[in-house]
Parts: sequence; C-alpha cells; structure tokens
Amino acid sequence: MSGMRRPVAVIIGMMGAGKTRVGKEVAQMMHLPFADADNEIERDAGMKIPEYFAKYGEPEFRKLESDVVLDMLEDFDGIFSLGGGAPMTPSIRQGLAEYIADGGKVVYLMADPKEAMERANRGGGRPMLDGDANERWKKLYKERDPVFRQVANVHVRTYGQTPQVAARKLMEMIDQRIVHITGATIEPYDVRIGEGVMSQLAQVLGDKPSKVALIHTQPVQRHSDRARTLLRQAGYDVHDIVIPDAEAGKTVEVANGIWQRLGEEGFTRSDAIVGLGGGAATDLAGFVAATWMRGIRYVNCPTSLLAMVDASTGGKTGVNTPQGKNLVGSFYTPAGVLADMGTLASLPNDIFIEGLGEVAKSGFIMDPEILRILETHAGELRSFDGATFLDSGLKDVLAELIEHTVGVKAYHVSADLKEAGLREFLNYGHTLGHAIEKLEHFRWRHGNAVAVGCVYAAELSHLLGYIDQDLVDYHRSLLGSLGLPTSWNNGSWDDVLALMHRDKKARGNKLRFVILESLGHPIHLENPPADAVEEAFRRIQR
Ligand SMILES: NC(=O)c1ccc[n+]([C@@H]2O[C@H](COP(=O)([O-])OP(=O)(O)OC[C@H]3O[C@@H](n4cnc5c(N)ncnc54)[C@H](O)[C@@H]3O)[C@@H](O)[C@H]2O)c1
Ligand SMILES: O=C(O)C(=O)C[C@@H](O)[C@H](O)[C@H](O)COP(=O)(O)O
Repeated sequence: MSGMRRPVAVIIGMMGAGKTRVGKEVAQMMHLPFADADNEIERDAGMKIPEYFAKYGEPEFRKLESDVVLDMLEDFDGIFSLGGGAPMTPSIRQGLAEYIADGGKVVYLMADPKEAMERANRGGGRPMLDGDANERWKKLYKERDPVFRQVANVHVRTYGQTPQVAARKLMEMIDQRIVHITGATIEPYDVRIGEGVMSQLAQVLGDKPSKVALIHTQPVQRHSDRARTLLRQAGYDVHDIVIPDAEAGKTVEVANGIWQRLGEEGFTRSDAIVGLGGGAATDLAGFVAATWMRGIRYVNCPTSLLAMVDASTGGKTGVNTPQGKNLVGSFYTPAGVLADMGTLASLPNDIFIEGLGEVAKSGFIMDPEILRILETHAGELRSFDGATFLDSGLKDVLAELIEHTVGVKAYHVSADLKEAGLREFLNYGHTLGHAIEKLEHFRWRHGNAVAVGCVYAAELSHLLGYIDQDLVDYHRSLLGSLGLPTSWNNGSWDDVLALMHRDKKARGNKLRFVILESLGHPIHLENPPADAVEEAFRRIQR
C-alpha cells in the first residue's frame, strides 16, 4: 500500500455520532479534503441509499459499500468518514487493518449514546433504523460498539462536546504518530507520540483493571496529576506511588516497598500499573509489573526524551544492584506507551540533551535520517527550551526524531525481544557507558555516558580496522555539536575493565562489544585483543 494515496484518517462510529459534521470540521482545520462514504456510494449507484436498499437489499448494498470504501482507502488523501455499519463487513475490516498496519489512523468517534440516538432519528432516511428507531439503534449499538473498539486504533470520546471542540480533539489524535511493535513472541502494542496522547490512557489500559498503581517521581508531579485525573474520570481506583528520583528509584528496596503496598491494597492479576516519568521510573514500574503476581498489565507514560525514544519501549525492565547497572530485571512488554510531548514542556535542557545520546546511537547503528535531522537542527536542539518548544518549529522536528528513534528500537525488539543477538546492537556505546555511570555513582546521566561509550566503540572499531578515522571524528563532532560529552577521565582502567566484564553481553571471562563495520552497520565483537580494548579507552580520556 505504501506510495499510494491514503486517507489521513478514517472516521467510524454509530449513526448520529457526528462523523460527517466533525469530520468536515477537522478537514477544514487541517486544510484537507473531506469525503463521506455514503455520498460516494450514492454517486456510484446513481441513487439515494434508501432507494438502493429498497431496490437491491442490504447484502448488495454492503458489497457496493465495500468496493467504494476499499477504493477510497487506496486513492484518497483527506479525512474519510464511513457509514455506521461499514466496519461490520469483513472485507472492510480487512482493508482497515491493512491501512492501520501501513501507519493509518482509524478513529472511533464515541458520542454519548443518548445524543447520538436522538441525532440519528432526526430527519429519517436511515434504512437501518426502520421500525422502532430507538430500539433498532440500541440493538445496533450493542452489536457494533465492541467491533468498533477493536477495529479502530484511535478512540475519541466526544460526550457533550460541540463539533468544534470534538474536532480539535480529533485533530490532536490524528496528529499523533504511532509506531506499532509486534513480533513472534510479543503481544503487539503501540507507541503513541504527540502532544496530548496521555488522554488515551484509559483506552490503552482497557476495562479489565479496576485498581491502577500510578508510579512516578516527584519532579513530574504536574504530569502525574493529569494522569491521575484522567484515570479517575475513567472510573479506576487510583493508587498514587511516589518513588525516589532517578537511579535512586531503581533499587530492589524501592520495588519491595511497592510490592508491600500492592499487597496491602489488594492488587490482583487483573489490576494494572502505570509508570510515569523518566527512564528510571519506567524501568522500575515495568519491573514491578513484571514481578507482581508474576506479571500484570502496565502502560508507560515517558516524560523525558530518553524515556520516550528508548527506555519506555521494548520491555527491558529492571533495577540496579551495588555491583552494577540493570543487573536484575526481566523482559516484560508494556500494553502500550504514551509519549505525550506536552510533558517535555517541563524538561530541563540538560536532561533533554542527555536523551539525544540515545537518539544519536540509533542513528549510528541504523537510521541515517536520524543523523541528518540531528546535523540539520543541532543548534536548535542544543538550546532546547521546554517553555517555548511546543509553539516552535522544533516540535515537528522532535516528533520526527522520536518516531524514527522508536522505529529503530521497534525493529530490533520485534525481531529479538530477549536479546539473543540482533537486539544487542541497541547496546552500542553501553559497555563503557554503564561502567562510567557506575564509577560516577550515577551522577553522570545515562545518555551522556552512552555518548562517550559510542566514541569508545568507534575508536575500538577503528583500531581493529573496521572503520576509518573520519567516522570516529564524525562521532565526536556530531555528539559535540549537540552538547554531549565525548571524553571521560575520572576512573582507572582496572575499574573500568572489571565493570565491563559484568556487562550483560560478556560471556564467561570474555568481553563482547557492539562496534561498527560501517555507518549504520553494527556487528558483534567477541573477545577482542586486550591492547585494543585498553588503547580505545586511552583515546577517550583525552
Ligand atoms: N529499559 C530500557 O530499554 C532503557 C533504555 C534506555 C535507558 N534506560 C534507563 O533509563 C534511565 C535514564 O532515563 P532518563 O534519562 O529519563 O533519566 P531519569 O529517569 O533519571 O530522569 C532524569 C530526571 O528528569 C526528571 N524528569 C523526567 N521527565 C521530566 C519532565 N517532563 N519534567 C521535569 N523533569 C523530568 C526525572 O524525574 C529525573 O530527575 C537509566 O536508568 C537507564 O538505564 C532504560
Ligand atoms: O533495549 C535495549 O536492548 C537496549 O540495550 C537499549 C539501551 O539503550 C538501554 O540503555 C538498556 O537499558 C540497556 O540495557 P542493558 O541490558 O545493557 O542493561
């Protein structure tokens, strides 16, 4: 389907939900064309729908509807609204599933049933409501609502809202970017990126959990307040759990404190966890979710750039131990990730820049578009200011960067959830990076340590004849232009080497690294010569 024209969004919903009214409004706001499937069908058939129904019956109508909808899915690039019953036809459901798989957005417009029923009855002309219209509408709602929920990848509740307010909400949802994570051993889930996506928290959590533990740190209180309000409005019993900030929260003692609370408050297997904050908070929340009753549902709401592009996705959860970084944990997939870019408005500049370390890493190992964006916008990124970026051109640049970086993560995680080989490439720069973090008592930020670690890995690749000096220099100049460190000189080689032996890629007493064969092409390096490993270290000390 790629390369064809395709709708920016497809709207589905019950008769009377306002699909046409709201759809037209959104199209106007976004300067896009609008099409209504029923109008297209009438044009094709050369008659009104009630007439077509009367003449040929519902099965023939559904066939024609399916042909028209499937054509439009491949040849229309605006906002496309479907008739109420269209998603009940299997061929249309299939078409919508393919459209979603190709990055499309099927929006279920969820209006208040009472309002929608009244609107649907006004004016008549709806063959599906012949007879007792209210009873027919309710029966159809019962059949269709569960299907609509399943078919759509975006749910928008418009209860009591004017078409303009509903349209603005819908536009926000359409503007979001969605990266779909799937794989043979993964329950599929989406990473949603954009301003306001946190409002989909209840949709992603689903209706099974009744209790939700909202795990967060204090500096993101303003965002956890919003999450708590959203969760309470959706009817969950919310338990607020504040953990120590940053790496101090990633300990087994903190996890133990939460296990005790979950026990006291009666959390069962059908309840859930929301992890909200930087990567340390989402790593800890995921670990608690993975271990409580051997695994309960969890959703991540990352609020730092690093957590959005990396930590919140992929299911690596865990805690540090006195011996090193992330030494205890599990691979446990979240039910969804909501990367609400609105939360970045409170992110300090230095923590934003740190996140660029993991972004650049993803560029070095796989995606040249990431490197292009970083090079082009280095100055703006370096002077990131949370207070102003949402109203600046940087917002779209950043959305693009986050989507690409999550795409790199998704590619590796989908193929190799438990890190048997390919996923290790995401660890580029981490062998030394984790050692630096540990030796700096976690006062060095993770992304900064990874940036130095990437330069180290590049030096090692060069020393072993894989890459030329230019590519090593490129690492230094790109990372430096973003405000990231490229050298470290605060620890002994013996300490570094001992910590690198505890890295999870090591096997027995043999070190293993990820290095580059060329830009975008990482390889595994097994048991490299000791002198090269040490010489590369000497080179990052300068
Ligand atoms: N699981 C994974 O795959 C994975 C991947 C990469 C990194 N990580 C882990 O993630 C952690 C690093 O994540 P991080 O860089 O987000 O650090 P962090 O979690 O320590 O957060 C950094 C600081 O920023 C604050 N903060 C976060 N969002 C904020 C916001 N919107 N406004 C104001 N303050 C905010 C935090 O409270 C904290 O003080 C490390 O522990 C690292 O090991 C895990
Ligand atoms: O997702 C992965 O796999 C990664 O390696 C991503 C890394 O960026 C991340 O820092 C991760 O937490 C490192 O994991 P570890 O297994 O080396 O502790």
